[in-house]
Amino acid sequence: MGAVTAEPRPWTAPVATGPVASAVRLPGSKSMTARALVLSALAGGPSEIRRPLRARDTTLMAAGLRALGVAVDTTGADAWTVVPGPLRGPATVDVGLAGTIMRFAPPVAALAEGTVTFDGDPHARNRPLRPIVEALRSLGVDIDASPSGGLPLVVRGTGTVGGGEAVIDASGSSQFVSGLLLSAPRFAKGLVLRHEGPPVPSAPHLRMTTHMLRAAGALVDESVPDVWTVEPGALSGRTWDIEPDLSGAAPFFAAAMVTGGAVTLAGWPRDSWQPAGVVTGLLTALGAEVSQDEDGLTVRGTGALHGIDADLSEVSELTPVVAALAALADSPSALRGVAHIRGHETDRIAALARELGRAGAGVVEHPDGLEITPGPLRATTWETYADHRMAHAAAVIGLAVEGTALTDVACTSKTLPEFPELWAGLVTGG
Ligand SMILES: O=C(O)C1=C[C@@H](OP(=O)(O)O)[C@@H](O)[C@H](O)C1
Ligand SMILES: C=C(OP(=O)(O)O)C(=O)O
Repeated sequence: MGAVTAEPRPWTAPVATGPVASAVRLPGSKSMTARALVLSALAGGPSEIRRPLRARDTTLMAAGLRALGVAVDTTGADAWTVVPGPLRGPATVDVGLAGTIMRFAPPVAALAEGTVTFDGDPHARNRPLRPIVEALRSLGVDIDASPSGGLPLVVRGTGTVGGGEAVIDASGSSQFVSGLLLSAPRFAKGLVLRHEGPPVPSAPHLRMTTHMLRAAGALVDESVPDVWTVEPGALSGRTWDIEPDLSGAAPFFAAAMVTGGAVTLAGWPRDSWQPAGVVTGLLTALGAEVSQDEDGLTVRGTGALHGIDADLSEVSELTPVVAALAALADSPSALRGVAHIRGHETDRIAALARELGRAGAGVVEHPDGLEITPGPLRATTWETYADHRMAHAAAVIGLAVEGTALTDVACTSKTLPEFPELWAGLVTGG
C-alpha cells in the first residue's frame, strides 16, 4: 500500500520578474471536504458536497469510505454525492500521507462490522496515532497498531461502539480530537472526551469540527475548556458548500507579498469556517495589506516584508510558507508554538532549518519552532521530503532567488495537483 504515490517530478521554481497580479480560483478546503465526507458517510440519508477539493487526500478518503460500504460518487466536476450504506469489512484503506484519513477514518471503521486495515506512504508510518488508538481502545474498540503505536492499524469492528468517557493527550495533533468527535454521535453512549496534557494545537480546526457536527444535526457541548461532549443521535444528510482552501491560498498570497503585487482569492465567503482572521492578521504583521469585497479576499504586497515574533499554533500548517517569507524579510523572526509539526508530513522544523540554512538564511532550530535571520540567499535544490507545504515554501523562495529547484513538485498533489501550473501562470502572468 502507498506504492501509488506519483513519480518524483523535479522542478525549477519560476523567478518573479515583476509584481504578480491575479485572481486565483482555488478548489475547496481540504479540511472541510474531509469532514463533509465523513459526516455524510455516517448520516441517515444522502448528501451532496459542492465544490469539494479533488486532490490525493480527499480522493483517498472517498475511496476509503467506499471500501467500507458507502456510495461516494466523485465523478461530478463541481459536486460529489454520498449515499450511506451499512458499514462493513473486510476492507483495506490507503491513507496516503493524509492525517485526516489516518485520524478520522479508524473511528468510522470501528462502527463497521468486520476487519479494516489501514496503511499508507512510508512517511505516514512516522506520524503519531497512539493517543487516538488508546482512546478508541478505552471506548471498547478492538484495534491493533504497530509496535511504535502507528500504522499499520487493524480495526476489528463489531458494528457498534459503546462510547462514553475517554481521556486523551491531543497535544500531538488536534486531529485526534476531531476524529473521535466526528464519529461520536454514532457511539451508543455518545462521547465525553477530555484532553490532558500540553495545549491542543489548531483550535480553529476543532471549531470547524464542532460547527460541521452541529450543521449535521449533532448535539455538541464545548463550553468547558479541553472537554467535548457529543450526544448520541442520528446525523442528517445535507448539502455541504465547501469554501476555497485558505491554507492552500497562502503561497499565492505570499507571492503577492514577495513581489509587491496583489492576489485575490476568488469566491471567498463573507462568513468562513476557516481561521481567516488569524491568517490575515499574520500576513498583515509580515507587511501585507488585506481587504475583502465581492471579488474575494485580496492580499497586497506593500514592498516591505517584516520579520515577526509569532506563536503559530493556531495555523501551524502555514509554518513552511511563513518561514519562507521570514527568510526574505527585512529583520529576524521567531516562529513558536509548533512542536507538533515535527509529526506533520515530515519533521517540518528540521526540514525548514536544513533547507533554509542551505539557501543561506541564519536558522536556529528549537524544539517548538525556528528563529530565522534573513541573509543573502543562493539558489539550491530543495529536498521536499514528500511534503506539499515544503514545496510551497521552496516556490516562494524561488520567486526571489533565481534557479531555486525542488527535488519533487509532485508532492503538491496531496492538496492541489494543479499547483505547478497555477504557480507558473501566476508568476509569468500566463
Ligand atoms: O483537522 C484538520 O483538517 C487539520 C488539522 C491540523 O492538524 P494538526 O492539529 O495535527 O496540526 C492541520 O495542521 C491539518 O493540516 C488539517
Ligand atoms: C499537516 C497537514 O496535513 P494533514 O491533514 O495530513 O495532517 C497539512 O496539510 O499541512
